[in-house]
Amino acid sequence: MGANLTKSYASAQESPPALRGVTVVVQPGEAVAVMGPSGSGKTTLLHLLAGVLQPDGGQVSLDGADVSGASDAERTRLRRETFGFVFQSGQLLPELPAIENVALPLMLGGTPRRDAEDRAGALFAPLGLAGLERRRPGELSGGQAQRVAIARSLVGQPRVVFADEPTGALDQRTGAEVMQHLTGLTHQLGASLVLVTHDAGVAAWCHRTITMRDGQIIGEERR
Ligand SMILES: Nc1ncnc2c1ncn2[C@@H]1O[C@H](COP(=O)(O)OP(=O)(O)OP(=O)(O)O)[C@@H](O)[C@H]1O
Repeated sequence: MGANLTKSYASAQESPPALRGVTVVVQPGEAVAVMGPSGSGKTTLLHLLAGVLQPDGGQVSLDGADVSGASDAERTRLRRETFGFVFQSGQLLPELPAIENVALPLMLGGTPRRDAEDRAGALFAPLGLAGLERRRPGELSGGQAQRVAIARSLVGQPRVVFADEPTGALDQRTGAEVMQHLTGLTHQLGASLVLVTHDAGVAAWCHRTITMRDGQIIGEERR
């Protein structure tokens, strides 16, 4: 989905480029982990693939369509309708019950509340969240809250889910549970997963791990 990507930040022109020619192909349904030391360019790569940032050179494409050449409005639409996002923590709205947090992206896209909540509710059981629909985020454990965030990332049936350190705030066992759900459900729904992590145990849940260093890919491992 990304070919020969380069990126420097305008505010850091004297520093080496954040990305120096990175090519990543992600298959439908495939889960890819991106690892590497701090500052190696992992988040920059994720943001380019997700259309959050524009590359200086190279191309991002999805099924042959050029994402990086699309207008701002088109990239915003892609991010809303074609991509899902999971972050480390703090992504749920504290005043809304879990089910409304999950339904929100659909409602913002114009789906009536009832349909949106029906589709949201269908994700609770597969994520081990049955019965927690009316709880607010503050009444959930960290692992439960991340599974609600996963449900929210998947409710719009995205083609690709981007996850930046999704287990970074969790202990190892809870993180493994969250990864089991994240990889299991994205695969089942036919979505690809691109995940940034520092944790080899987390990466091991993915089909493939890409290792970055100094803005380049220096290794790749398939499972
Ligand atoms: N907004 C920005 N402005 C200027 N430089 C940036 C910006 N974001 C990242 N960089 C620089 O780009 C390089 C790559 O950063 P990036 O955040 O992609 O690395 P990373 O591998 O995700 O790091 P970490 O594991 O610490 O999150 C680093 O040298 C970083 O300092």
